[in-house]
Amino acid sequence: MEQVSESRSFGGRLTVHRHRSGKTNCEMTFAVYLPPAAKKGPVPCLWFLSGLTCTHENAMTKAGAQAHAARHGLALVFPDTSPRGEGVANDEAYDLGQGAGFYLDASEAPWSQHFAMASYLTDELADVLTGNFPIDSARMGVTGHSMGGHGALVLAMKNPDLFRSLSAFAPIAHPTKSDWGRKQFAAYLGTDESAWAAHDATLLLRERGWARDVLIDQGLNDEFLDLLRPDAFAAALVETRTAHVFRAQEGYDHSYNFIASFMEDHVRWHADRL
Ligand SMILES: N[C@@H](CCC(=O)N[C@@H](CSC=O)C(=O)NCC(=O)O)C(=O)O
Repeated sequence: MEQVSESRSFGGRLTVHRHRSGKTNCEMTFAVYLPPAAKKGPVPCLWFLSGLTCTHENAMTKAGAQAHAARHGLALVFPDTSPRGEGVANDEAYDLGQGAGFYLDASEAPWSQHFAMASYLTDELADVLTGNFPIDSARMGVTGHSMGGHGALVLAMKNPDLFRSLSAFAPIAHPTKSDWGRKQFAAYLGTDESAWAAHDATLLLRERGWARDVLIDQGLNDEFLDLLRPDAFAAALVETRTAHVFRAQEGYDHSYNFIASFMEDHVRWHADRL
């Protein structure tokens, strides 16, 4: 693993790393923030999964999580949103291909050669983190924004032993009924829609459930509300009697200004549970 950069931040360390992934068959980049408490021993860790068009860098520079993580003694990890590189399949549209991995393992060509973000994160990056950083493997939580909120909800429900706390910012919550989902699932998973349900947070909650609680923030002035379908996920939370805090935030849009405004609450949510 190669260290690309290192910066001091709120008394801790923000580093960027590149490594060869056996799951995505290419070089992957991620960032890690270690709080001052990590100097004394392993700390819990919050993963932040970013949205469409993002790299590891967007949340690292715009979400404002490091100050809160330093205070709560929480490490942060910012993975990339897809495999990347010249030999990696791509599309001209911003919402398919590089920067739009949708946190799943593609089964269809040409995507299946590299697009394996679900197993990259849960089977490979999780081990890279605990093997190379003072991070406690038994105390990890996950959050994310938009496509990354979809990733957080789906990956936590499928891996409750890995991710022990859960929240999301404006997640793509019902992708099988949205143009942020149907197009990508058809490309990555094929046109047989029966394979899609396992990647839809609303359907997965009804099918598999989430035994802990979940925090969701959603801006009411979000320009993508029709694509996100928070209404469907909120209904499923009530139907399945899942413990939750669902906050509809008046006036907030889909941007990192929204995320940064509520990041402190999300970091505290995870710190209290880890
Ligand atoms: N039309 C925009 C869409 C891209 C966009 O808004 N991306 C969001 C995530 S949307 C859901 O996953 C984002 O986080 N952008 C990066 C940022 O730093 O704000 C476009 O063409 O870019």
